[in-house]
Amino acid sequence: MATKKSVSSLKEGDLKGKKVLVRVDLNVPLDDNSNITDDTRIRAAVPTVKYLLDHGARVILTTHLGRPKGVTPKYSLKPLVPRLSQLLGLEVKMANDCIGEEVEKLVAELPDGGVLLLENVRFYKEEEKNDPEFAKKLASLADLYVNDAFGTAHRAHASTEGVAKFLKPAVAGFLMQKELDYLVGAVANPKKPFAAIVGGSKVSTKIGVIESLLEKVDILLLGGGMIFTFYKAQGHKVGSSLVEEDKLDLATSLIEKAKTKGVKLLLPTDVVIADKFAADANSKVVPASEIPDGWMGLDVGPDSIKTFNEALDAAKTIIWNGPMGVFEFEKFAAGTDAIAKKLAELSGKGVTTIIGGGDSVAAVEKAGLADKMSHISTGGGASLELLEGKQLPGVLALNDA
Ligand SMILES: Nc1ncnc2c1ncn2[C@@H]1O[C@H](COP(=O)(O)OP(=O)(O)OP(=O)(O)O)[C@@H](O)[C@H]1O
Ligand SMILES: O=C(O)[C@H](O)COP(=O)(O)O
Repeated sequence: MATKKSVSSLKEGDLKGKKVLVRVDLNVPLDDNSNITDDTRIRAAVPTVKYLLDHGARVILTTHLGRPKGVTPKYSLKPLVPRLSQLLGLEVKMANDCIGEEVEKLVAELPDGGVLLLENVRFYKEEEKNDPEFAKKLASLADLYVNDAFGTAHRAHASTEGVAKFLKPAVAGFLMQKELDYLVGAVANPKKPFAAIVGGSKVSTKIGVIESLLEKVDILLLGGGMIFTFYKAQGHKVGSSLVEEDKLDLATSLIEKAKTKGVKLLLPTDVVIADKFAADANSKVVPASEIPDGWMGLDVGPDSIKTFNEALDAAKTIIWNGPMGVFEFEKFAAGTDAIAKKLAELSGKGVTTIIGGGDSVAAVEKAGLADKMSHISTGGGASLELLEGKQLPGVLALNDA
C-alpha cells in the first residue's frame, strides 16, 4: 500500500477557517442506560481533532454507531457528546442529521476552532451502499477530508471511501497513521526474531491471518479454541472441545507449511479442561493429548505458558491476536493473562508489542496493561484484514504522500 498523505502535512495556511470533514470511528459500547462502557475510541480520536482545531479549522465529525437499520434512537450519537466535549475541552455541537439544510446551517455557524458532530451516518442506508449521491452531499459540507476511522477502514462506505472522491485533499489522521505504521510497517519490516501469537475461538476465522503470518514470522504460538482442531488432526483425543471437523486437513497443511517455511510453530502441551462451558465448571490440567470424554479444553495449561514465555523471550517484535482461552471466565483466563503480562514485561525491555484488535485488546485492558504495549489497535475487523495482507478501501481512497 502506497504511503498516504497525513494530516500533519497540512499547516495553518491549509486549515485556517477551512471546514474539515473528519471520519472518526466512535462506535463505542454503550450499556442499557446509554453510558459509555469503554471510551478508548473517543480518546483515540482526540489528537487529530485537536491538531485541526489548533490550526484554526472548523471540524465536522462523522461516525457510525452500531448497525442501525434506518433512524433508530438507540443508536443516536447524543450520549457521546458530553465525553467528547470533556476530552476536547470545548462544547461540541450536535446535529440531528448528517446531511440536509439544518446541518448546512449549523456548519455555516461553526466558528474557527469549533466542532460539530453529525448524527449517526448509518441512519441512511446509502452510507453502507457507498451511494455516490449521498457521498457528494456529505462532501458538500466541507472543504477537505480527513479519515481517522481506522476501525471502519475495511468498509467501502460513503463516509469512509466514497466521500474521498469529492474532497481534496483527502488525508489520513494521526490514529489511522499510527495503526498503519504498526500493523503494516512493523509487520513488513520487523525487528527479528518476529513472533506471532494467534488465538481466538475458531481456526476458520484465522486461516488468512495464520497463512499470511507464516510468510513473515520466525515463531508462531497458537492458543484458544482453534488448537483442538490441530490436536484432532494429529490424532489426539479432544473430548468435547471445540473442533471444526471440516478444517482438519487445513490444520495439517498449516503445520506442514510452518515446517517448510522454517517457522517454529508451538502448540500448547497442556490444557485446562472443564466439565461444562461455564464460569463455575469443575476444572483440571491435563496433557494436551489426553483430554477425557465429556471434558473440554478452555485454556492453555501452566507448562505451555512457561514454554510460550521462553519462546517470547527471544523475540524483538511480537504481534498478538485472539485470546488463549475463555478469558471471560476467571477460571480460564490464566493463559490470556500470562501472555498479556509477558508482553507488558517485554515492552519494558524494548520489544515492539502489537495487540491486533478485538478480544485480545479487551483482555489486555482487563489486565490493566494497555498503556504498557507499543501499540493496541482500535480496530477488530480492520486489523484482522490488514494482518491477512488485505488492502483497506478507506485507506486506498486517500491521497498518496
Ligand atoms: N478453548 C476455547 N474454547 C471455546 N472458546 C474459546 C476458547 N478459547 C478462546 N475462546 C473464545 O474465543 C473468543 C474470541 O475469539 P475470536 O476469534 O473472536 O478472537 P479475536 O481475535 O478477539 O477476534 P475479533 O478480533 O474478531 O474480536 C473469546 O470469546 C473466547 O472465549
Ligand atoms: O467496531 C468495528 O469493528 C467498526 O466500528 C466497524 O463496525 P461494523 O463491523 O459494524 O462495520
